[in-house]
Amino acid sequence: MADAPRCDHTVAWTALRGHFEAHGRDLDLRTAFADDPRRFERFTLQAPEVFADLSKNRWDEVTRRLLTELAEACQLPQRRDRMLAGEPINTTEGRAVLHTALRAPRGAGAHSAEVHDVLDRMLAYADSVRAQAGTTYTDIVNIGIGGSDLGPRMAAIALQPFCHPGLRLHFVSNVDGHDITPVLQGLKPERTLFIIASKTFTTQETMANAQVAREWFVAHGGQDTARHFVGVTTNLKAAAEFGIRDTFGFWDWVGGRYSLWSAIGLPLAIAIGADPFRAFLAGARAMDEHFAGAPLAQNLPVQLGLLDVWYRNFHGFTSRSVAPYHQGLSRLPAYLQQLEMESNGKGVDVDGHTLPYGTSPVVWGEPGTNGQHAYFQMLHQGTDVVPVEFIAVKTPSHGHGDLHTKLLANCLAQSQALMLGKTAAEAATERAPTASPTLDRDVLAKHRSFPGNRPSTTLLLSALNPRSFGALIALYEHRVFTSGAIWGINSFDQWGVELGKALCNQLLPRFASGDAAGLDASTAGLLAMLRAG
Ligand SMILES: O=P(O)(O)OC[C@H]1O[C@](O)(CO)[C@@H](O)[C@@H]1O
Repeated sequence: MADAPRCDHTVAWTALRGHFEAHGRDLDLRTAFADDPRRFERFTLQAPEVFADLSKNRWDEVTRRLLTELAEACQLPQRRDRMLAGEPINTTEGRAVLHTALRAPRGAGAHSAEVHDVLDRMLAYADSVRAQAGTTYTDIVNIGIGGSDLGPRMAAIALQPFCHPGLRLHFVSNVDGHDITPVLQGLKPERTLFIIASKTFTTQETMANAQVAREWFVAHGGQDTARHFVGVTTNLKAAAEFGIRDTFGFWDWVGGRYSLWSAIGLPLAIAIGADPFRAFLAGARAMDEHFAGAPLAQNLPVQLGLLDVWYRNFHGFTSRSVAPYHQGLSRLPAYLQQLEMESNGKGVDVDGHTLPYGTSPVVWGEPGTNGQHAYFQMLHQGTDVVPVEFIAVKTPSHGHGDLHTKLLANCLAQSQALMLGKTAAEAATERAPTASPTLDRDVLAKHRSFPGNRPSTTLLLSALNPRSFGALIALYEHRVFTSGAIWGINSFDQWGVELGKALCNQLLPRFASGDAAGLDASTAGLLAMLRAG
């Protein structure tokens, strides 16, 4: 935005730098809680469907105030309003960014007629497929990649208790034949529906897998291709040329990684049905209204985005770990990797100036408690500080209350342990029966101590259902918008994926010809090895 200052040129940024040096770098969470019995109340926020405990983060009231001033100085509210108004803020692609229009009620906002026309048709189709479960259809195969895969795949796992029990859902994304082969092996053509999902309908991986699926269908006696293949795309012409009769469209103002709410959600709609899909959209809409209307200081996506800036640009933390304590959210970290890193993994601002500060952190994680038995060692005792985001769900959708209590206790224990740590003196008082008898007691205590003061956020949902899940995902979208707006970048293009695609297209014919002319020695050497008989 031409008249918005760059974040590091603002008074608030300078004040944050000073505050970080004076009080931020060394802020100790244990002391902060001891000094302020109301810290929990002060640093918790309730947004639609999502409660957030931000109190175990390495910030204080001054940090929060200065970050909020930074947001004002960087014109976050104006930038947000421009997005919501449909201005073409994705300048490098000349597009508006209007995924929020996909969850607006009928009659509200831009594009309502076309959005609700496709939504109604898609949901009617989804319900008709559900009505034919077990007769015409037993298996639904979504073929897509990136935003045309990660969202519906994640959502189908998250909302599994709401899914039709008579329909099996499969997702094929990788151009690696090891992905599609085992999926096809278990299928009958006359009982299978293939959804070819691609915003562009040109993506190499998806087109190649769609081709394989169609060949398999015909080779195995499939009769009615039109009934067994549907398309979801903005490129209706290409879908028709592929031979698809029924296509659900969407629009160039829906970014791939923001498209779960569009017809890209078709596999989810088939799985959960029309009314739950509408509840999913309504949950996201509630979060949109919160983002659009809540004051910045009480605005959860804004505060999370600002914390990301605080950690990335002042503390210098380069990654964030997401730990959902709900098996249904097992694919959330993978989904967030695209949402956050494809959106904010940029090195220039909207005007093309190289940025002198860091942008997207690395986002990674696994569901708790599995992560605890893998990489949590590093989170507790490693040399890098990694802020952790715990997501807990109060009420499970299974009947094993005892398991759920154990899960929740683990979740709370981990954020507690990260914060509290354990001194070497405390560790020295413990018995360590497995240690070598010759090992010095103080040395052992050092191995068994924890630095603590490691920050975390805990997000709490009452239950994981279509509405709360919609709100949670929309929360992440707006958080990414917030940090991207502060950094002054275009969060809605993805030029960084193009070079590899172009080079792949150049390399492909060389696998047949063996021509290595002009290649670097490493690529030429590897090509020769891969071609050798
Ligand atoms: O839906 P499409 O057009 O097949 O694209 C798939 C994915 O490829 C990308 O363009 C680049 O990886 C993503 O942004 C997108 O979600």
